[in-house]
Amino acid sequence: MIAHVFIDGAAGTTGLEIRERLAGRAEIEVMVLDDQDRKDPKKRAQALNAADFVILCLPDDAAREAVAMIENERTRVIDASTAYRTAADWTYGFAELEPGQAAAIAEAARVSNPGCYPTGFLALVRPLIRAGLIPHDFPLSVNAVSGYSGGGRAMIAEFEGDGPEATATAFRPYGLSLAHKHVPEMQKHARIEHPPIFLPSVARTYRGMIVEVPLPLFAFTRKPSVEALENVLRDAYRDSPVVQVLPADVPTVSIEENAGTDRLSVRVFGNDETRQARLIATLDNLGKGAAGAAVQNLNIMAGLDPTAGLVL
Ligand SMILES: NC(=O)C1=CN([C@@H]2O[C@H](COP(=O)(O)OP(=O)(O)OC[C@H]3O[C@@H](n4cnc5c(N)ncnc54)[C@H](OP(=O)(O)O)[C@@H]3O)[C@@H](O)[C@H]2O)C=CC1
Ligand SMILES: CC(=O)N[C@@H](CCC(=O)OP(=O)(O)O)C(=O)O
Repeated sequence: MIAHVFIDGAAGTTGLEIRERLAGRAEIEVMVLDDQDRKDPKKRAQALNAADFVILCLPDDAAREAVAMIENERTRVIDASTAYRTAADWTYGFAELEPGQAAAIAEAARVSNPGCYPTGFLALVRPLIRAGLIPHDFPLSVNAVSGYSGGGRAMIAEFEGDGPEATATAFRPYGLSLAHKHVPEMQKHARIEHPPIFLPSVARTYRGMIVEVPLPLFAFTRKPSVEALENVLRDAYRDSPVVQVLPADVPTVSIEENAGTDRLSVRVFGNDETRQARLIATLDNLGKGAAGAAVQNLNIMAGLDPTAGLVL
């Protein structure tokens, strides 16, 4: 059976990446609206209700509007925006996050695709919290740097254009009011008591990201070793073709490591004498951070090979 998939927002940064991954797949027929119709509410409503699956690659408000336009029970939704990532009646589309999460995604009618930063953060900490190595009430922090495509078309224009919006910066921290939209999502799905302190930044590179969590293990009740942390993460991702735990035997880690792929790599650096650890994830904000995860979720929901079309 062929799955009919409508991509709403197909001309945007994430939409284009999803189209690339779905191109040439015999089991999927992709529907997109052409340039003159893509913002026409009637045409969108028609397509949204004709599809078996819709993937929303839109700003939050337009995503909410699209969901409200769906009037039938059959159309299933994957939303790439922030709109529903903490909504109780949506399934969180991070297949590797919990045992049973992929099975929940397979059955779900509404799936919210994780944010790019939460993907790195949750991959690093959730198995350790579940295993009790990081206490639920520990005040975590997360440092991260993203390529500028993470800010969509507007930020790409800022870094690549020469108009009044253009910037010449190589690197800049942001989210300085400590109220970034990803924080509630991180807290909810990590299942922790306090919002993490989130320190995002953007660098002059198109795609890719590094997400880090520093851990003062000496301050934890169980004072786990660095090896114990790595073992828990290895066990959590043992069967995953997408998330890999790599040995921490490299002197440095680059933002380009997984750029252009749908992989997510995790490493546990640390010092057992000082009982300090530094968890580092690398991924592509447009790969596992957006389009790769959306395609993985679509595969799972449609009962197809979960990794079909992914760049691994
Ligand atoms: N970029 C990234 O790394 C990631 C992005 N996301 C999320 O994915 C979603 C899309 O982001 P991204 O692709 O970066 O953004 P872009 O700005 O690149 O693309 C958004 C697209 O949606 C279109 N659009 C806006 N309003 C409407 C509307 N009312 N009806 C139909 N189309 C509309 C825009 O058209 P126009 O430009 O003409 O207004 C544009 O083509 C966002 O919610 C973002 O948060 C998630 C993870 C990572
Ligand atoms: C560099 C940059 O600006 N990044 C975006 C996040 C991109 C992303 O993945 O988040 P959403 O899916 O929630 O949009 C930001 O910090 O808002």
